[in-house]
Amino acid sequence: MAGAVSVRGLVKEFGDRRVLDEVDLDIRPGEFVALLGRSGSGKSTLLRILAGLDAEVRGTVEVPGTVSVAFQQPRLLPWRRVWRNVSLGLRGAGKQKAAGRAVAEKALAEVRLTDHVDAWPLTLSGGEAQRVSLARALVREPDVLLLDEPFGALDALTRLAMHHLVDQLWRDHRPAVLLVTHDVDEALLLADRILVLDEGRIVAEHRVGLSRPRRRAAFAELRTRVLADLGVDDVEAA
Ligand SMILES: Nc1ncnc2c1ncn2[C@@H]1O[C@H](COP(=O)(O)OP(=O)(O)OP(=O)(O)O)[C@@H](O)[C@H]1O
Repeated sequence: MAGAVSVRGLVKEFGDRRVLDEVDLDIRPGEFVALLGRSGSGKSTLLRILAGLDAEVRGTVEVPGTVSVAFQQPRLLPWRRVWRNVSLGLRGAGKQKAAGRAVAEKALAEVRLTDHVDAWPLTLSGGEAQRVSLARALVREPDVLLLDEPFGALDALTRLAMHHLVDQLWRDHRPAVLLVTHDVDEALLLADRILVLDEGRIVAEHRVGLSRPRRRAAFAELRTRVLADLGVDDVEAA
C-alpha cells in the first residue's frame, strides 16, 4: 500500500544554514507519529513542507492524499461564527453551501461543542477555540493530519482533556497523523511511533507498542529512554 507520507533525502536550507539534512520519513495510512526535538531542530519546517507550504526544497516529498493542518494558535476568523469557521475547512465549493452547516455541526458535536455552533470565536476559551480548529481540520476528512504543537498554549488540565479527545478522534477517523510536540508524555500517550529530530536529522525512533487508552505508568521506562535521546536526565524532568 502507498504511504500516507513518503519523504526521501529531504534537504532544506535557509541561506547557507541547513535546517533539514537528508531526512527520510514514511508514515503509513492511519499511523500516528510524534515528532520530538529541541527548539530549532527543524520540526515546524518539516511540517510546513509536508503541508505544501514550502516547496523550495531538495529531495522528494510525496503526500498523495488530502492534508489538514492545525497549529498552536487556532487561527479562527473572528468575524465568522464558529460553524462557519469549521465549514471553511471544507474543500472547494462545499464550503460555500448551506449544507456546510450540517457538516460543521456534526464535526462540532465530535469535539463536544454542540452548544457553541453559533458562538463568535472571541467568546471561546483557549481549549474550546482549539477544539474548533480540530473540527475545521477534520471536516475535510483528511488522509493526513498535521498537528504543530496544537496543545502547547493550553493549561495542563485542558491539555489532558485534549489528549483524550485527539485519541478518540484518531481512532474514529484514522487519519495518518504527524504530531509535533515538546511534550514527551503527549507523544507516549498518543503515538504509534516517536521520532526524535536533532539539528535537522532524525536521530532516534521508538515504537510505542502499548494498547490504548494508555496510562502514564505503562510507559515510564520508555519515557526515560526518549528523554535521554533529547539530552534530558529523567531526574531533571520529574
Ligand atoms: N523562514 C525562515 N528563514 C530563516 N530561518 C528559518 C526560517 N524558518 C525557520 N528558520 C530556522 O530554521 C531552524 C528550524 O526552525 P523550526 O521552526 O523548524 O524549528 P522547531 O524545531 O520547530 O523549533 P520550535 O520547537 O522552537 O518550534 C531554526 O533555526 C529557525 O531559526
